[in-house]
Amino acid sequence: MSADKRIFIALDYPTAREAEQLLAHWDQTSKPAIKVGYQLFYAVGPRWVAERKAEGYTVFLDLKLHDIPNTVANGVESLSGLGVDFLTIHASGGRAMIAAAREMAERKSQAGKRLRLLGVTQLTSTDQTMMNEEIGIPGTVKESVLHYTQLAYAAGADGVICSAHEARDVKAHSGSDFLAVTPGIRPKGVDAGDQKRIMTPSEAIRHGADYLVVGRAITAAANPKQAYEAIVAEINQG
Ligand SMILES: O=C(O)c1cc(=O)[nH]c(=O)n1[C@@H]1O[C@H](COP(=O)(O)O)[C@@H](O)[C@H]1O
Repeated sequence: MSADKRIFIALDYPTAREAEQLLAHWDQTSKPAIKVGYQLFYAVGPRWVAERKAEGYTVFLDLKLHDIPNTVANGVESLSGLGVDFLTIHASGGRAMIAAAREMAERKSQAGKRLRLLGVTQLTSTDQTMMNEEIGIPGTVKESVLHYTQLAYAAGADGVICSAHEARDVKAHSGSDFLAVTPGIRPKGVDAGDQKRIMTPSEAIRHGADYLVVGRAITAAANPKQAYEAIVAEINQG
């Protein structure tokens, strides 16, 4: 897979106009893969997302579903109609919830194409102290991520969201096609901000990440296209 196909730009913007301004840096033949999270989705709604799919973007919808199995399956039913490529659900929702999401995604597949489900494990803004003392999960972050990985894999998810620090072990504890998708990406010199488990783009790929999610390192850069291309070049060199 070419380096640019492995990067999802997190379009964390409050309006369609700002998201479209970012996308206008690319021409029609070199569209980047995009991630749409709460901020943009709640502001622009599903139609904007369906329009980007119709234009040919690879779209990762990051709505982190987490509820009883029936409710999550119903959410997947509605979202499947958008034709998006990936959707996040919380692995901590449990086996029945993940399995219900998978079953609905299969039922709603169109022309052999199914929405792929990524289980969120431990957020990249979580460190061990926070996980142990605030969330109340004992052990190391890696142990918890691998526990959720095995749960998500067995229940029918297509991959997990983890930090690059766990990507190699995630791959070793699941199937060869099971995806490790890693946010918390920080090129050298970029501020970590609220992220705790970070890695540079080339290190993340070396550690086994299939896809990188990159937000502010691109969207807050003075020249976002240049920042994106520097990440592509770093991956190609690394
Ligand atoms: O599900 C996600 O995409 C996600 C999971 C996670 O554990 N950590 C995480 O940062 N994200 C998302 O990845 C993006 C990271 O943004 P930056 O920190 O700006 O690169 C944001 O859109 C987050 O919502």
